[in-house]
Amino acid sequence: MPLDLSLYLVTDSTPAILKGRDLCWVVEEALKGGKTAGIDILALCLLISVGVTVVQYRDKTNDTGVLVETARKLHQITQKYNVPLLINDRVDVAVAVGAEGVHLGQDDMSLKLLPANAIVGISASCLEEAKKAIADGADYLGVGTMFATPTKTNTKSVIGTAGTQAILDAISDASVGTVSIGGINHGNAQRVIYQSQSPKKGLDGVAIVSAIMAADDPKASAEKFIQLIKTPPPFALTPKTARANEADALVQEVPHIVRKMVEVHPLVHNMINFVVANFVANVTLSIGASPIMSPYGDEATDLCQFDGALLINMGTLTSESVSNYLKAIKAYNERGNPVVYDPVGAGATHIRRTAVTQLMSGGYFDLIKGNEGEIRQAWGSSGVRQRGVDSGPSTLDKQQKAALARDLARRERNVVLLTGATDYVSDGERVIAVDNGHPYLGQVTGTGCAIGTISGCFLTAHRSDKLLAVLSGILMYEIAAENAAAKEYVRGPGSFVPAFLDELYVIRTAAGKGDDSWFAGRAKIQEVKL
Ligand SMILES: Cc1ncc(COP(=O)(O)OP(=O)(O)O)c(N)n1
Ligand SMILES: Cc1ncsc1CCOP(=O)(O)O
Repeated sequence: MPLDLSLYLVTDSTPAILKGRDLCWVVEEALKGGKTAGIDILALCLLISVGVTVVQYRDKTNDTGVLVETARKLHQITQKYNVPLLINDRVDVAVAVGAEGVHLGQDDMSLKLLPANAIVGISASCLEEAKKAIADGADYLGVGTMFATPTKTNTKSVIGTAGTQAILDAISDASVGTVSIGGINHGNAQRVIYQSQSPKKGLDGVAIVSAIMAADDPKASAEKFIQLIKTPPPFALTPKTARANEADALVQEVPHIVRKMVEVHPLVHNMINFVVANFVANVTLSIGASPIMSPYGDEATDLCQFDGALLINMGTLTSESVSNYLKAIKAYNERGNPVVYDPVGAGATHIRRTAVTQLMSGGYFDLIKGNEGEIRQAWGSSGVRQRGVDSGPSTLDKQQKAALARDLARRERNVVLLTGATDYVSDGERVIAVDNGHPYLGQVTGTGCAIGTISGCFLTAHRSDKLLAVLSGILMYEIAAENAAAKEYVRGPGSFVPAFLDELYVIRTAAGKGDDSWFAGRAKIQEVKL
C-alpha cells in the first residue's frame, strides 16, 4: 500500500470532537473527500486522492477491547480506499488487527512485535528527537507541535514553521517522510507547508485532528485541504508574461494606482512604536488615507472589518506586544486583508530575534519591510547584530541585496522591501531598485516607519499586484521628499518635515483631480536581473 502523507488524518474519540457522530462515519467521510457518488470509489481513489491519504487511530481513553474492535472497523473502511491505517502508541493493537503500521511518541512501545514491512511514524519536537527517530528506523516523522492547539494541551513544545524548518534543514539528507501536526487548519495549511520548506527538504504533508474530525462536513473539509495542499499558492504576483522591461511597464501604472489609493481612502490599523506614531499619523492623513493607532490585539476583530491594512512595527516592543500582534495578525489574515511587517531593530536583542521568529511563524505578511539588518534577520541569517534600530555597515553589494529581497519574498510568497539609499522591492520574481528619495529622510525619525503604513494603504487599494502597490507608495513618498527638499526655505531636517507633509498633500490633491503631472519623468527605477 503506498504511503502518501499529503493529508494525514489523526482521529479523536472525545465527545467535544465527535459531537455525537460515529467515529467510523466521520473517518469514511474524510476518506471520500469530494468523490462523487455513483463513481467507482475504489477506481477513482487510485487515480487521484481527494480525501485523506493516511488515517491514524488515536484513542487515549478506551480499553484494549474497544481499541481492537474500533481499529478493526476502521481498517475495513481504510482498506476500501487503499489508505494505510496506523495505530497511535499501541503496537499490540496494530498487530492484532493487521493495521499497516503505528505512530509512536519518543517513549512509546518497542517495535519488536511489528512485521518488517510495517509503517513506523515517530514524533519529533526537536532536532535530537528527529535524529533519534531516524536512527530508530522511522519511515516518517510527526514534526510538531506546529501551533498551540486545544486538541493536545500536553505538547512538549510549540515549534512553529521556523522550528520545523530548522529540523527539516538538519535532516535534509535523510529519506524519511515528514508531516507537520498541531493547530493546522484551512487558513494556515498552505503557509505551514511553504514557510517550513528548507532549501533541500520540505514537508510531505499535514496531520490534522480537529479541522477534519470536528468539522460539520468532514468530507468537504478533507477535500478543501487536498485542494490547498495540491495547489501551491502563487507568488505575490507572477507576471503573466515576462516583459522585456518590467520597470518601464510598472512605471506606466503608478499614477493610476496613486489615484486609486486616494479614491479608496484606506484605513490603516497601526501597531506602531510610540516614537513615531504622531508623525506616521500625519503622513497617512497627508496622502489621503486614515490612520488608527491601536496596540490592543483584541480590537483587531472589529478593526479588520473595515477592510483596511494592519501594520506591525515592533520598534518599541514590550512583554505584551507579541501576543497582541499575533491576535491582530490572525484577525486580518482570516479576513484576507493586507498585513505589513516592519521588524524594527530585528537583530538588536535576543528578545527581538525571538519575536521575529514567533511572528513570522504565527501569520502571513503581505509585505515585510526593513533595512538590510532587519531583512537578513527575517531571512534567518545567523549572526545579525544590529546596534539599535540602524542596519549597521552593509555587508552586501547591490546584487546580493536584490537577491536577499527576492529570496525572502519567494520563500514567504509575499513582497519584500529592503530599504536604504537604494530600495529593493521584490515579489519573488521581479526585483525593482528604486533610487528616489532624499538624504533628509534619513535625518528624521519615523520616515522609514511611515513607509510601512503607506505600503499598507496601497496594498489595501490595489490588491491584484502587491509589488506594484508597494512601488507606487514608495514613489509617491520619495518624490514628495525630493520636492520638499528642493524648496528654498528648507535648510535641514526641521524645515523639511512640514514641507514634506505639504508635498505629500500636493501630490494627493493632484492625483485626486486626475492630474498625473507630478510623476512625469520622475521615477528612478530599474529592474535588477539576477
Ligand atoms: C502524525 C503524528 N505526529 C505526532 C503525534 C503526536 O504523538 P505523541 O507525541 O506520541 O503524542 P500522542 O499522540 O500520544 O498524544 C501524532 N499522534 N501523530
Ligand atoms: C496529536 C497531536 N500531537 C501534537 S499536536 C496534536 C493534536 C493536533 O490536533 P489539531 O489538528 O486539532 O490541532
